Amino acid sequence: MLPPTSMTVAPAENVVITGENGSGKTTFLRVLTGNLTPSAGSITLDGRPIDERDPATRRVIAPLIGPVAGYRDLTVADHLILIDQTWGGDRDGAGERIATVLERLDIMRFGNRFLAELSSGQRQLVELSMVLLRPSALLVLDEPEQRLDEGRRALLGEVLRERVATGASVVWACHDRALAEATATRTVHFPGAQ
Ligand SMILES: Nc1ncnc2c1ncn2[C@@H]1O[C@H](COP(=O)(O)OP(=O)(O)OP(=O)(O)O)[C@@H](O)[C@H]1O
Repeated sequence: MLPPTSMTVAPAENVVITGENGSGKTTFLRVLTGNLTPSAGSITLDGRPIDERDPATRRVIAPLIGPVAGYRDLTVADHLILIDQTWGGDRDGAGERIATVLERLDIMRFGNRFLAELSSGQRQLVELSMVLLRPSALLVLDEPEQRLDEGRRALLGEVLRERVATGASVVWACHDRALAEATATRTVHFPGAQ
């Protein structure tokens, strides 16, 4: 399901994976986050094996791959508080951290909505806010531009560039060539459907 792949990601890299449908991008990202064990080869994080069940892996890598499960009767802000506190945020600062990420994605007005009350693009932005809020050194995103309009895609590019400017890295699959070219520090192309 994966073409032969060898890659090292350094701090402050923004690596975009491109390739046609079925070329193995999602599979690669799942291997990268320790969600899927490769049948051959290995993947390490600072020299240690990657395993999503290992808290050391999860402290570093924040994935957004596939749909995020949510609670029917929790608002967007409730979900974000849950994530913030799970990742050890101090209670007093939670409101400000959550407001910062919601404002950056221009979705402050959705804080009091339930997830089911969002359009698909709005939900995508909310799911992005969830992964951005969480502390991480490596963001792994599967086609985060999907369902976003042109303006929001540009905003996504800016947000990812800002994240990389802090020294964090991003590895993401993207079908939007212009966005990839405007955002990536490196592009890796998967050759064809597997
Ligand atoms: N759960 C699965 N079981 C069996 N085969 C799978 C599974 N998920 C993906 N595949 C196969 O693995 C190959 C790579 O799929 P993958 O989802 O990684 O592609 P992709 O590059 O992310 O595609 P897309 O651009 O459509 O999202 C494809 O041939 C696909 O059919």
